[in-house]
This record gives sequence, C-alpha cells and structure tokens, in this order.
Amino acid sequence: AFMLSRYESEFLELECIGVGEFGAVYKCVKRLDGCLYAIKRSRRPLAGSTNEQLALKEVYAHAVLGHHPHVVRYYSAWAEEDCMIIQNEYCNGGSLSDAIVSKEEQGELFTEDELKDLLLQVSMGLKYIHSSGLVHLDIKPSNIFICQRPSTSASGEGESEEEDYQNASAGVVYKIGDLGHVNSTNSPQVEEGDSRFLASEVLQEDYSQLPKADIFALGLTILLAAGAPPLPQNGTEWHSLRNGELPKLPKELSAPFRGLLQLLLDPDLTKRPSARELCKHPVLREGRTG
Ligand SMILES: Cn1cc(CCO)c2c3c(c(-c4ccccc4Cl)cc21)C(=O)NC3=O
Repeated sequence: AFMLSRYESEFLELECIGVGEFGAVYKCVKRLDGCLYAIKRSRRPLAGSTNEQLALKEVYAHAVLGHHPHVVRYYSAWAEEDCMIIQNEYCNGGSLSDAIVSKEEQGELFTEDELKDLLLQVSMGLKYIHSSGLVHLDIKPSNIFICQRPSTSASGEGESEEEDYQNASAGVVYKIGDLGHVNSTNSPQVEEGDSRFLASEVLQEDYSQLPKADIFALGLTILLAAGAPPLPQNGTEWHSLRNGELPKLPKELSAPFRGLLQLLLDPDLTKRPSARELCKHPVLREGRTG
C-alpha cells in the first residue's frame, strides 16, 4: 500500500517467534525507544463477527488489567488495512511449553522447589486477574511466558514485594499471556480454551465458578512441568484425569505438594483452592525468605 503502515514505520521486525491459526507473532524493536516487543499480527476479523468480539475482548482485558509482574504487559493495539495488531511486552525466555520440552530433551526435570516457585508466581498472576473480575480460560504452558532476568544485585527501591523476591530467586519470572479467551467471571458466553486443560464443569456449561476452571488448568500445567506425559484431548484418559486419577510422574513429589496438586485437580470445584488461597499456602511459602 502506498501509505507506510504504523507497524512498518514504528517497528523493526527482527524475527517471527510464533505462527498459529490466529496469525503470527514477531519479535520487534520499536525505533523510538529501542526496546523489544512481541507483536501479534492477525487477519482483521469481519466487522461484527465473533472473531471480532474475541479480538476486542483480548484488548479490553489488557486495558482493564493494567500492570502486574505476572501478567504479560500490554502496550498498544491498532488495526491496519486488513490486520489487527497487538503490541505486548517481550518475554525473552520463551514459553513454559518450550522450557518443558528442553528439560525433556536434556533428560532434566524441574525440581520440586522450581515447581512451587512456578505455581506461586502463576497463582499471583491469576489472583490479580480474578480480583479484577476476569477469568483467563486458556491457562496452559504455551500461554505462560518466561522473563530470564539477569540476577540483579539489589532489587530496585520501590519495587512491589512480589517483584522484590523475584529478583532474589533464580531470576526466572513467569508471566501469564494470551488473553484471547478472557471473560468476565460471570459471563454466559464462554469461548472454551484448549480441551486438554478444560475443567469438566465448563464442558458441561456450568459457569458458576469460572475462576476454579483456571485453577484446574493450572494444576494440569504444573503436572506437565513435573514431567507428566502429554494430556489427552478426550476419551477415557480425559475423564480419569477429571476423576482425581493423576498420571504417574517420573519423579514422585513430596506428599504435601502432591496433595496440593490433587486439590487443584479435584473434580469438586469447591475443593479447589482459590488463587488467593494458593498465594499464601504454607506448602508454597515454606522455606521462603521474608
Ligand atoms: C509465540 N510467542 C513467543 C513469545 C516470546 C516468548 O519468549 C511470545 C510473546 C507473546 C505472545 C502473544 C500471545 C498472544 C497474544 C499476543 C502475543 Cl504478542 C506470543 C509469543 C507476548 O505477549 N509476549 C511474548 O513474549
């Protein structure tokens, strides 16, 4: 087109970092500030279509959510000729899904302390999302991004208590991304996420406690990080996972931690802890400094 698009004039595209049916994600440098951003470019949905509703929900969710250390930060979104563009924080450590694959390739496993750190950080992000009256509905390893923060000396003054101890730990920060399925907590029109992570009550269209569906998906996410085999999309295995039967893990977890995971995956959603309760759960807090 004769008019230089905002994308081309404002950004230098470095590499494509993801492709899906939604479109493609690029690692870009913003010419003005020299910072890196992750930019998703998707075909502009037909005006008034459900895809347009979904695209708008993602932007609304980011706008409502503001800033949190465990939610990928949103910067801008705009439409060009025939595509929708969203400019987010670039997380330089890949996704949790990439990390799980590379651990397997190296014949390594996340230690129990690393699993607890992961669970605590994502719980903090979920607590923030849920306290904003929203639910994510697509929690899974490929939607959790990693920021490898170089181990800073002292954490900067004025950082939140959560960010402070992040600096102290191995410097790995997990952030919840892809708000494409976000809904308000008591919304009737739910766009189901990945069936492998779907809680059975949502499949049965019981939307009474959607935050607990995020907790269920988080439980399966931790299970995968602990080395569980790939999740079934349907069938008897799908149902047994939702009857409290957990798969065998390559390395058994401690009884308290295994018990907590069992609770996250409890068929009875009222038994599953809320994100708020997870954030102060003794199993996740023991042995933490401060
Ligand atoms: C495939 N892919 C790889 C990455 C980099 C991980 O090191 C990535 C990011 C995002 C997203 C993303 C997801 C959903 C919507 C918009 C974006 Cl930019 C996708 C990403 C995002 O919002 N921030 C990212 O770093």
